[in-house]
Amino acid sequence: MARAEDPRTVLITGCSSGIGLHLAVKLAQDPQQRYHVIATMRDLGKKEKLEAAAGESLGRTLTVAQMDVCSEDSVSACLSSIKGGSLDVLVNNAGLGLVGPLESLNMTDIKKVFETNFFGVVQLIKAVLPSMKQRRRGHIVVISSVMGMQGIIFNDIYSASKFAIEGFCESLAVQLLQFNIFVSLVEPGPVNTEFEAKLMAQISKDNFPGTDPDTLSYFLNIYLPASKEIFQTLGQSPDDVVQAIVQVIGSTRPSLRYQTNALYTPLTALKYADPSGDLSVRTFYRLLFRCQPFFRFSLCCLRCLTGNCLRPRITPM
Ligand SMILES: NC(=O)C1=CN([C@@H]2O[C@H](COP(=O)(O)OP(=O)(O)OC[C@H]3O[C@@H](n4cnc5c(N)ncnc54)[C@H](OP(=O)(O)O)[C@@H]3O)[C@@H](O)[C@H]2O)C=CC1
Ligand SMILES: CC1=C(/C=C/C(C)=C/C=C/C(C)=C/C=O)C(C)(C)CCC1
Repeated sequence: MARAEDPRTVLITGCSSGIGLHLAVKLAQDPQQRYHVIATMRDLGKKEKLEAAAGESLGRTLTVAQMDVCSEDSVSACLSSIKGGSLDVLVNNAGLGLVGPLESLNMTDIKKVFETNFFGVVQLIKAVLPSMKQRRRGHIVVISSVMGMQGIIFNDIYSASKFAIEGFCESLAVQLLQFNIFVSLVEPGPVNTEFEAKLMAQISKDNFPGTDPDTLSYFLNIYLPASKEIFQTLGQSPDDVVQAIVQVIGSTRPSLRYQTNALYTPLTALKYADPSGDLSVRTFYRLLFRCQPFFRFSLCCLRCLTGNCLRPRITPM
């Protein structure tokens, strides 16, 4: 039987870089030592960065373990190696993006996004539920995205994978409350991690088969520069997001949804203002296809307002 003062065991997926890595270190270095962190990654060959950042917490409040969320064997081997077999908090962070005109994407890459961002999360939650239910305690945190609430042009598949996990969690949350298990979705906007560089690497290899010239030109000449600009001006650092997640984990009555970037709230608010969907679809259409000079001007203003004209961009860790 766990005592209230015992450190809570937190398992985090995808800790080789970005949000997962920063979160694992932050929790493991908690001044009140409230957490024991099991920081997992699919390729232990990448563990040096995490171990270096963990410093003295390594082996004390932080343990590194292998877990590929897409492999049932890997998930069950990792979970059965946990001392006492029980988790207090599960953070589903591992994920990947996919961007580009739909016609140019191949089904293997499309399925990989769902395998990771949706089925990977479902598999892990399914595996930890019996023990959490038996102990009548637990907190399941999922790193979703603003794109789990609002679709964004050329992110059709990624956004769909996050919508899927949002629907799954929203349904599950109700049933789990009677077991004192909370479900929380964290919804960041752009974050300066390796996520964007991985997307750019994927695009640079692509020759966009089957895409019409208008769409391709729009994607390459308007969307990509705008997206880059948005990451630079509105992008949060992983530490900003981690600060929000630490509060979510520390909460005694966690909510279902948390947006980490207030600048993105208007984006998701459009759909609530008009349930028909016309307001959001038409506003985006006008902004992106009918008012391009205004759109470019807004990005430019944003850059200056946020002081990014001079500031170098954050280097992902
Ligand atoms: N960065 C952003 O702008 C935003 C990110 N998010 C979400 O945040 C989460 C973390 O992303 P972020 O830190 O930014 O990006 P990173 O690319 O830095 O980190 C992603 C992590 O997921 C891991 N991963 C991918 N596939 C698997 C798998 N099958 N099993 C285990 N681990 C896997 C990666 O491991 P490996 O190194 O082996 O590839 C890596 O550790 C994702 O769910 C993402 O969708 C949400 C909103 C915005
Ligand atoms: C705000 C906005 C845009 C871009 C948003 C981007 C690029 C968001 C990225 C979010 C990420 C990376 C979430 C990860 O989960 C557009 C469509 C260019 C124009 C309309 C307003």
